[in-house]
Formats: sequence, C-alpha cells, structure tokens
Amino acid sequence: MRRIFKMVVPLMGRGGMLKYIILGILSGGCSFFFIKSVTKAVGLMMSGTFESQRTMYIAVFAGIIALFVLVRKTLSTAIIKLSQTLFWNLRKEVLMLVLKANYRQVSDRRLEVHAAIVSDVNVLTNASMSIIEFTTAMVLAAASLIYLASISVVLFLITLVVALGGAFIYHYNSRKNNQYFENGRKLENNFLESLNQILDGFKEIYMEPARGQFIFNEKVSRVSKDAYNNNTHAFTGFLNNQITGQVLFYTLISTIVTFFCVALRIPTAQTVSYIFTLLYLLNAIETIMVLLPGLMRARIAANHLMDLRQELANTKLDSRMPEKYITLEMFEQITVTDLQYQYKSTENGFTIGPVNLEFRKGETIFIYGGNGSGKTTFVHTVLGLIPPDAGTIRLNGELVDHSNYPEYRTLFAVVFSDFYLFSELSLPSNFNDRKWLYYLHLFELEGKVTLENGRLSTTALSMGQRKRLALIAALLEEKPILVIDEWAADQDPYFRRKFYTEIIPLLKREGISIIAITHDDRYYHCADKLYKMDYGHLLEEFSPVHETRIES
Ligand SMILES: Nc1ncnc2c1ncn2[C@@H]1O[C@H](COP(=O)(O)OP(=O)(O)OP(=O)(O)O)[C@@H](O)[C@H]1O
Repeated sequence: MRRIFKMVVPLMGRGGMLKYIILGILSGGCSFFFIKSVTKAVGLMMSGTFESQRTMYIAVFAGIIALFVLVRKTLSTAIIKLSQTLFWNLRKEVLMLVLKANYRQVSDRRLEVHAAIVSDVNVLTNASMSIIEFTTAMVLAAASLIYLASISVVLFLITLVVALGGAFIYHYNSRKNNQYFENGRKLENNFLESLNQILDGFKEIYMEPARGQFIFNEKVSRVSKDAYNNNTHAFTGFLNNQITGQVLFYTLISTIVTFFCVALRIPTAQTVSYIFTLLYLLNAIETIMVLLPGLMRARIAANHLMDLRQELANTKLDSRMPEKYITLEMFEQITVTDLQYQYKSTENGFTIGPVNLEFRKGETIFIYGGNGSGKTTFVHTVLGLIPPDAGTIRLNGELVDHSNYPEYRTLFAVVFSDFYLFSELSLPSNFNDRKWLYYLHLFELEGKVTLENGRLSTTALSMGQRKRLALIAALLEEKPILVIDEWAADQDPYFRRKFYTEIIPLLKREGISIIAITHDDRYYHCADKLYKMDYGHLLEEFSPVHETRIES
C-alpha cells in the first residue's frame, strides 16, 4: 500500500490526497451517523419513547441525507477527476522517463514500457478510484467498532477476537494469492511480445499464415492459459477469504443472538443496537474485502512502475535537453582513443575495440566491413548513443563525459539504417523554405511531398524515396556532421551514383563533415579516408581505389 501512495500522491498535487481522504472520512462519517441514528431510534421505539422525538429524528435523517448527497457528489466528481488526472499523469510520467532515459535503457525495455503504459497504469488508476471507497469503508469500520465498544465492552472484545482471527487468515492466504497475481502480471509482458510480433510482422504472417498460427497456438494460447490459471487462483483465493470472513461474522452474530446475550444477560435493546451496528460493520468489511484484490494488483503494478522508474532514472548518459548547440563553425575534430564496448547481455558478448580514430572538420569517412563486424555499434558509441566501457572521446580536445553528452550529440544529424521518418521535422529557428525546395529538387522528390508548418504532407513513399526524405530532414537540421548507415543501399544505380559523385561533394562544399557506413565499394574513392571494421577492430585503408566505376 505504501508504494501505491508513493506512486499516487506526487501525481495528485499538494494537498490533493488530503482533500480526498477528508471527503472519504466525511462520507464514512455520514454513513456512520445514519446507522447510529437509526439504531438509536429503534432503541427509543423499543422503550416506547420515540414518539416525542419523531420530529427531531425527521430533521436529523433529512440533514444526514442532504449532507450525504453533498459529500458523495463532491467525492464522486473528485474521484472522476482524480482517476483521469492519475491516468494521464502516470502515462505522461512514464513517457517523460523514457524521453529522459538513455538509448540502451529504452531499447532493452520496450516491453516493460509498453506493459507499464497499457496495463500497470490502468490497474493503478482503477485502484485509485477504490482508495476513496476503501478509506470510507475503513472509517465506517473503525467508527462502528468504537460504537460497538460503547454499547457492550464484552461483546466488543468477542467481536475483536473474531475480527483479528479473520485478519490473520486473510493475511496468511494473501501471500499466496499475491504471488499468483505477480505471475499473471509477468505473463502480460509475454502477451505484449506476441501482440507486437503479430502487428509488426503482419505482412510476413499474411504471406505465411502458419507463422501466425504458431504464435497464436504456442505463445498466445499458452500465455492466456497460464494467466487464466494464475488470475483465477488469485481471485478465487480472495473470494474464499471473503467467504471465510462472512462466515465468521454470520457465526458471530448467530452466537451473540443465541448464546452470548443470554449467557451474559445483555438487555434486548442493547443486543439489537449491537447486532444492527455489527451488520453495518459486516457491510464495511465486505466492501474492504471486495476492493482488496484490486488494491493488491495495484500494489504489484506500482512495484513494476517504481522499478521501471528506477531503472530508467538510473542513467549513465544524460539525455537532458542540450544547453547549447554546436554549430558548423565550432566543430574542429573528434578524437577517439582506445575506445572499447562490449554487449554484455549476449552469450558471446561481442566486443568493439580498442579503436582509435581522428575525424576532422570537412572530412568524409567511409566505414565498411562484413555483417556483424561492429560498424553500427562503433558509430553508436561515437554518436554518444551508447557509452563506451573504456577509452575516451574528445571534441575539439575536450573530454566528452556525462556532463556534456547532450551538447556533444548536437553535432550529429543521423539517418540510421532502421531510420524512423517523423512527419514533423525538427527545423532550426532561421529555417526558410528555400533550402527545403533546394533539397527537394536535389533529391528528385518534387511533386511527391510538400512541407507545411514544418509538417510533411506524406511519408507514404517508396523505401528509396523515404530514405531520401529522411536525409533531407537530417540536412535541414543544419548539424556539423552527417552520419548515415547504409543509406544508399535502397537507391537505384542512377541515384546512388548521383549521391556519391554529386551530392556528397556538394555537402562537403557546404562545410558538412560526413561519416558513412557503406558497402558500395564502387564509390569508396569518394571518401577522404576509408576504414574497414574487422571483428570489432577499425583498420584504416590507406589506399582507397581512385577511380569511378560505372554500375552495371
Ligand atoms: N542489441 C544487441 N545486443 C547484443 N549484441 C548485439 C546487439 N546488436 C548487435 N550485437 C552484436 O554485435 C555485433 C556487431 O553488430 P553491428 O550491428 O555493430 O554490426 P554491423 O557491422 O553494423 O553489421 P551489419 O553490416 O550487418 O549492419 C553483432 O555480430 C552482434 O553479435
């Protein structure tokens, strides 16, 4: 419960929680005073003195009902607002954490983030609505217990023993039930993995339906069966607890009526008041029992959200907004010294380095090498996407570390091999249409796409065209260094040639430095320096072929 509050309270704003708790207590108070007045009235009726106080009781009941309506309505409106605030604040918080986290943290936790947003936030939001009801029921239960003590101390002590017995049984069984809920929550990640596979790989599944059948039968059905079993066990466990609690109370009431009030010679009026109040207490306890499974699931959801929050917040690479942007004029050189990086998550733990590289302003370097040789990984470390395990990167002689990574990253405009084309472009403040039209013409996309208020009219183009558009978007960012990963692989021979022999020289003349991963050996001579990545080691090729070969 503490973790739910820890998660919920900061999102509700200062004093928010207090306001809702006070309203909950008032609501519980109204119910309690209603019960108290009814029991009192019944007591008066039994002693034959009610008639003289009838008018007063009419006023009391009317007052309580009016107050109840007022409090309940305010509380309901508050609950609706609270749940909506919580729902959106939690979603926004998870996304904000994602935006602040570093690349590897997020790419390694896609499923957790997805599950947090679609599952945990919902569970927690639903529970937040019941926290108020829970508080009301608790207030009612506590007030009823105190009232019971005021009616008969002996009966109260008997009731207390039964209630404590019930609480012990409940606590004992809850641990097992919570474990079932925890298992069910873990299976949610597996379900989302299958869902993503079906949605992302739908084209492939459409062509080979057996693949879809396999995912459905072997993964989804298994997960659904396991989740069904776990959740059913958990809910049944809680239901059994509820029934046990009810049975205990019914037995208590029956024994009070048939045995204790006779044995202890308790007056009838007192017994009636006691039983009446006990029935209300039973009602409050039932409410608590019904709400508890939801709150337990919320506790698990809150745990997951807190863990995710901790994992994402524990970032080595700062992804705050940069305080300044490095301009074309400011960039002089990047020096990479003895850089090393290892993928620790995999069995073979592929290693890069030690790598040494000097990259100067205005240079164009090409990196080639076999598949899986480490080109992309190396470039990711140079980009500041993943921090190296050892070695240093210096920008203009200054060490790049956690304090200046965000500024350092402003050096680069990138088109990754698995690029994402945003429909809203990230444009500098001095942007004007002329540059866009110029690139549109250069990349031969005129008539295909327009730009209005920074938004592309479409991104539904062929793969080669989308890559051209992604490159235009990168160039419009006006960063000192352009980094491209196998950009020309999707271009036709004519445009590939144009890219290497016309566009790259043109970009160089504009002062842009270029790092390109490429397999286009016909155009290696277009680079100032050529490097080969060989099993994680970067080797400089001193003699790139200096002739243009025409693509066949
Ligand atoms: N996310 C990852 N987690 C663990 N290991 C990885 C990951 N990505 C790549 N690797 C490992 O690192 C090696 C280098 O991968 P990388 O993507 O850098 O190669 P590459 O030279 O760019 O290959 P390609 O030409 O096929 O794009 C691979 O052989 C793979 O074993």
